[in-house]
Amino acid sequence: MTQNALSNVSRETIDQLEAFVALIEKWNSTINLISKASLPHIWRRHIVDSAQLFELAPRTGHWVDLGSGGGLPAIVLAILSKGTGGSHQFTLVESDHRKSAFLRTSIRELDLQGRVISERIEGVAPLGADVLSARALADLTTLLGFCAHHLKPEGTALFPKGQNWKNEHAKAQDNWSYTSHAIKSETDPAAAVLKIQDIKRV
Ligand SMILES: C[S@@+](CC[C@H](N)C(=O)[O-])C[C@H]1O[C@@H](n2cnc3c(N)ncnc32)[C@H](O)[C@@H]1O
Repeated sequence: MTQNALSNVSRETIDQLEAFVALIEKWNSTINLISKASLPHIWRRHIVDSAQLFELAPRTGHWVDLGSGGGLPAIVLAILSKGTGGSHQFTLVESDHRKSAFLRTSIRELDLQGRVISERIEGVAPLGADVLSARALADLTTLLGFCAHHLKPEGTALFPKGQNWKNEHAKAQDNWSYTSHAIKSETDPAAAVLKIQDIKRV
């Protein structure tokens, strides 16, 4: 990759991302944050893949990331927001308590803005998100149900999706109407980031 989502970020932001990668590598020996097979490719497969969401979102507002796992994309986005003077408030929802401990440690050690809710998404009171993201969590139909509960009516959802995204999009039409843009992924030519707004149940 010559140009990518990290091409124009500052040295300080790269330092923070490197510190986050070091935390993932350290914790991954005891908790499965990312697959061992993907560790050697962590920058492209996980960090750039997460970072590409940042430019697609407004510069301010409440950003909710569901099923945050090892902090992808949420911790990467909080680092970029801090580095670019963005003013987001991040909420990370992750039901696994060990992963939540990792997320809280990352927020503290990297001096980021963000809170972690260690509960199942379905049991959390509506969060009123301006931006909602979720990576590798569920199919699009399920994610749109989460949006109905946690995203403001005028909010924006950002979902990185694999090569099956067109099928998920077609199936979701059975239950939902929405406007969507598919932005080609920087890290996988068959994948896309779906930017979704105006979500209504049909
Ligand atoms: C496949 S992992 C993806 C993690 C991360 N977003 C990534 O891209 O690497 C899905 C994560 O969502 C969490 N999760 C799954 N269902 C959930 C639910 N209903 N409520 C909260 N967290 C959930 C799991 O514990 C897991 O950490």
